[in-house]
Amino acid sequence: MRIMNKSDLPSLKRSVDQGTEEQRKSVQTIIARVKHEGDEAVRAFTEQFDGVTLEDMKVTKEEFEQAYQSVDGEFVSILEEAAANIRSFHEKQKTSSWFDTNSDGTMLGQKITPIEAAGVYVPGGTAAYPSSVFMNVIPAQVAGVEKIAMVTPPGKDGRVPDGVLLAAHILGVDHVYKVGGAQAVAALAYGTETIPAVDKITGPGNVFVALAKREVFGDVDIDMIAGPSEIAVLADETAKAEEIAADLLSQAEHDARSSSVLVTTSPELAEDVKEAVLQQVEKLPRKEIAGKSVEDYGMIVLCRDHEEAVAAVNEIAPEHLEVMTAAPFDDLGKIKHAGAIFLGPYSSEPVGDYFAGPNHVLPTNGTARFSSPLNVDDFVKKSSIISYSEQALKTHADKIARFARLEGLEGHARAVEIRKERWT
Ligand SMILES: NC(=O)c1ccc[n+]([C@@H]2O[C@H](COP(=O)([O-])OP(=O)(O)OC[C@H]3O[C@@H](n4cnc5c(N)ncnc54)[C@H](O)[C@@H]3O)[C@@H](O)[C@H]2O)c1
Ligand SMILES: N[C@H](CO)Cc1c[nH]c[nH+]1
Ligand SMILES: [Zn+2]
Repeated sequence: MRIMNKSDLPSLKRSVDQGTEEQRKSVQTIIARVKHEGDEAVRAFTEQFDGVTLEDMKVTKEEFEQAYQSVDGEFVSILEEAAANIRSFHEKQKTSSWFDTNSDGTMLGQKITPIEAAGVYVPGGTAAYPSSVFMNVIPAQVAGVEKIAMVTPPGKDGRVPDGVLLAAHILGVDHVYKVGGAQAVAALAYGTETIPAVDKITGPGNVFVALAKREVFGDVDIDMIAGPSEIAVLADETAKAEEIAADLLSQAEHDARSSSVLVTTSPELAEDVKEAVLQQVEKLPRKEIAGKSVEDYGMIVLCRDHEEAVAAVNEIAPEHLEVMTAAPFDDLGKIKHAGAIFLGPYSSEPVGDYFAGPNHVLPTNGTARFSSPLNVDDFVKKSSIISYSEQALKTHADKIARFARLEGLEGHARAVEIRKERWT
């Protein structure tokens, strides 16, 4: 872990992986073929990239049942409790339609309508997290989305990991397709004989998934292009070095490109955390990933005073921020940019990844400056409602027509003025 000053921060800026020219071309070809050839292309690409010949693309009832049987009842109830917490948090995010009637009889409003169909991408391999199934599906369900389809690559054995199926089963999602990569994104965007077209695609994935989401954006909506996980810890001498080190490693373990940063004014704490990270990393089963990540992206920003430390956090705009200071709630008002803020020594980041309720799909790469966690609003859209009364049009028709002529739009002016015939 490198110790550095706040002035070194700009040199750490990372950008989202844009892929190579070759990868972009390959994704464009995959999308075009799936769009025109449907299931046949999906099967061909699954054979080529996943080494699996798909018989049934859709997960069967028996496969769900098998996944359910594979785990013990206690684990099922942990998942159910986590799902209930996540649901209850997202219920609070719901907004309602509103309608206002003015004294002249005009009614203006905003009507909220859930999107009709959402598609969730669940990555394969070691990143096939059941928790991410919850975090993508629950806000959609709370928003009122009626059709939810899930895609996820098949393992070498042609199966979807039990944990992912179990999470889908707990939420009542039974449209799960064993397809991954750009072909899955294309199938969700344009529909095939088997996979239904959706209006919005959410969920993380590798570079092929990210490039495909960028390509189809516009034809459908997408959530965001998620980068590798990040954590920043703002701590003073009251914090425990071992706990900070464990939390930094919790995100370093996700990916070789994950970023873990301690921001502090205490040189003693900096040295202790550095030491603790080196000791703890040795004991992590995913040491290969964690070890690399800590060397490459684990760092400590040593600040002159608390004000500079808060400014450093705002400059980083981390996906996750832990505040482990003497008075974390006093710092909350000063934090402007962070995807999720964990306050106090008991709010370790994994509490939020799995259980507390807030969403763990969060803005990365500094995008917390302008974007928010995945939430219920991502699955609804708003229509403006305008019902002008006769009295209102009488009062304002000339102003509107004049505004239209100022823009050179005579047709607009006349559309309003023709109604004056009703009262002349
Ligand atoms: N930010 C987050 O919250 C978060 C969470 C989980 C996972 N992730 C990311 O998801 C990714 C998971 O990656 P993964 O690869 O294990 O699973 P994945 O599901 O993202 O991708 C697997 C698919 O990629 C396609 N593919 C593989 N090689 C290809 C090639 N040469 N050309 C075209 N397509 C190809 C295959 O079709 C395969 O189905 C990681 O990058 C991880 O960091 C991020
Ligand atoms: N921390 C990850 C993204 O921020 C989410 C996750 C899933 N499982 C464990 N963690
Ligand atoms: Zn995590």
